[in-house]
Amino acid sequence: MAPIKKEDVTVPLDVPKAMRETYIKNYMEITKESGKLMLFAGDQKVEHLNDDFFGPEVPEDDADPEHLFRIAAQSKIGVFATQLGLIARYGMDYKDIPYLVKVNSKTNLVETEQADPFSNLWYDIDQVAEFRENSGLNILGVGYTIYLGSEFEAEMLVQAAQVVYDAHQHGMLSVLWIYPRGAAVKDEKDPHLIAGATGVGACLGSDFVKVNYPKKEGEKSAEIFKEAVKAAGRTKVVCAGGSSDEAEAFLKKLHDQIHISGAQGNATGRNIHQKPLDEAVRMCNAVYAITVEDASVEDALRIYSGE
Ligand SMILES: O=P(O)(O)OC[C@H]1O[C@](O)(COP(=O)(O)O)[C@@H](O)[C@@H]1O
Repeated sequence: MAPIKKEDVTVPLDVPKAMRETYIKNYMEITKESGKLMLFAGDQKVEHLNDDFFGPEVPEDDADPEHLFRIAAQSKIGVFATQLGLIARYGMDYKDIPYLVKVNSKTNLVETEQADPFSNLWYDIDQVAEFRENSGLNILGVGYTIYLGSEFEAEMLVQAAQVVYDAHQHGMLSVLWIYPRGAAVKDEKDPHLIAGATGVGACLGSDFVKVNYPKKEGEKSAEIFKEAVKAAGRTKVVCAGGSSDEAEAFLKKLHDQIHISGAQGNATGRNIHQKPLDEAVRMCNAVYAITVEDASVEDALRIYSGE
């Protein structure tokens, strides 16, 4: 895959003139000059509490939050996404990781106890920029989750709009996680609804929008996902990884998302970190190879098996 050039980066017009170069530099860096995003998702310690990190199916390495930083430091990634507090606690030992600060989060208890989720803002973007300055860490962007269809949708849309706008004021990139969810949502994985979600991401001006892979009885997900990629227009679509799957099936799905549906990257968490360190690093590199290096599923499997 030919690397993209600085001139290929479309800078949105809410980026101030003085910040255009920073935005372009961050864009080139986060996509490793491929235009595609390999996002290693490590925000689940809040999103799923300790469910993803401890249990009979989860290797011991994953019980320690530092596992996420070890993987991010030793693997090829575009960016590692997690909460600011965790980055502040470990960043001094992991200065070379490219970071994305997830500025809102909520636990999965919220969904069990109430049908309509609300994920409130933890930090405003000026604080993230201040943290970038004070820590000297390589913070390339910010992330925010919206639950479309929730009775709190209006609040989250306002916060997301501010997050994207303010990130651009500082030359940082934005990734919106957009999940239709709540009492009003009958089928979270409905392809037409997912396409609605990516269109909302476009209207919020986000650089990337991360959605769940659609599912419909009798249809091929890779085909029905095309509607969402089209609806997003200039906002690039990436797909959530989902719960841990068998390696070949997972890598094949990712390859299809990129090469059939037209997705521009991935956002993968559990399929990477729910493995002992060495295997997690190999999986991360395999995911990177498909996303950024245009590798085939076979090549990626060879990377994963350490050949
Ligand atoms: O690859 P994974 O583990 O699904 O992670 C991708 C993303 O999905 C989440 O797990 C949230 O998804 P859900 O709310 O659907 O559980 C995020 O925490 C994470 O960033």
